[in-house]
Amino acid sequence: MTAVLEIAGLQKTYRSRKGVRRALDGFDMVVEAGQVHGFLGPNGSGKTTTLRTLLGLIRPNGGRMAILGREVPEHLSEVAGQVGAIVESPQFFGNFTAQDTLALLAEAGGVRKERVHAVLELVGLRDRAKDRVKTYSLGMKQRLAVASALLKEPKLLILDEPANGLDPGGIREMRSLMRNLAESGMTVVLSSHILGEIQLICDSVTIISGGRRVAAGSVADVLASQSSAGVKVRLEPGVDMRAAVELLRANGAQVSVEHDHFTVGNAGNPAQITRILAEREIYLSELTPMSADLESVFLQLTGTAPVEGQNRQVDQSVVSAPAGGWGQ
Ligand SMILES: Nc1ncnc2c1ncn2[C@@H]1O[C@H](COP(=O)(O)OP(=O)(O)OP(=O)(O)O)[C@@H](O)[C@H]1O
Repeated sequence: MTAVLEIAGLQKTYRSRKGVRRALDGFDMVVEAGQVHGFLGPNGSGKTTTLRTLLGLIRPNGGRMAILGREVPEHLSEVAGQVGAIVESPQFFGNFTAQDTLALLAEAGGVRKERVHAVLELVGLRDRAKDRVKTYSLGMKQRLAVASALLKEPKLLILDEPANGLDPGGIREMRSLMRNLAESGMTVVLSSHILGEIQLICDSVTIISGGRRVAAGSVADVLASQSSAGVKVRLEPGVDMRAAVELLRANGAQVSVEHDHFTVGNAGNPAQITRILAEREIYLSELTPMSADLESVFLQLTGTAPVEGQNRQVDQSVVSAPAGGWGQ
């Protein structure tokens, strides 16, 4: 596979009157050709800063970036024509139709006219192309924004939160649009907070926290590397769950209490749970491995942002809980 996007050791520090803020702290990211790649991270973790830096809108303090094999920002002008991006909500004239809007953008960008019809078809707006934009739903406006980014037939499409504010129908439409684009050979990078969506749409992901990469790889690998670490525990009826939870926590277990059971997030060796509880004559009625979804992996990985200068940046894949790392 070929990398369409490569970022290594990216650094960005914002300086303002309020002080100095390190937004990116040696961030790495690789996106292979033809993938739909999810870029995930909590609020303020550095996603927008990364995308804006990549597009030459912000100057980094260090590190290197390459798009389609060309170093940027030095050679951005050589590849800019092959990159479509929406990193800020685009504003459209409400009284223009989608067709007028795209025709204007095509003319300004030196794109041939026929492309307008092609992109309207691609984003599913052909039937509404002659209606004014002010009559569009948010989802349709988002698709018009994507259409504008597609005018120049980019090889790489970068979208910051494309599903933000959309209703379930709009999200579904955006999902099928992303998949269609990937099937046509385009590489798509999208940031999102909607992790269920990312899990459905994306082939691979990068998770950022505190300006550093904390996980990367195919969605399946990222999930698999976490799935063995968590277990669901149910106690015999009538047994005091609180006492069991306190006991396990005192031994270093990460316990979340649910209504009638609890989960242990870092159960690398589940036998420890049974041993610790049995020593106090507390017995289980259920011990089930939990299959991780992207949301639980994300919480596990980003719950505590890496402390600057202390945590080593995790390189490939995901940190998995060390087997038998607690309670011994
Ligand atoms: N212009 C700026 N001046 C100072 N600090 C900034 C500036 N832009 C961003 N930051 C800070 O840099 C950090 C990273 O912000 P960034 O917007 O890149 O995060 P994000 O992951 O995109 O967050 P969100 O999901 O909330 O958009 C945050 O702590 C933010 O407050």
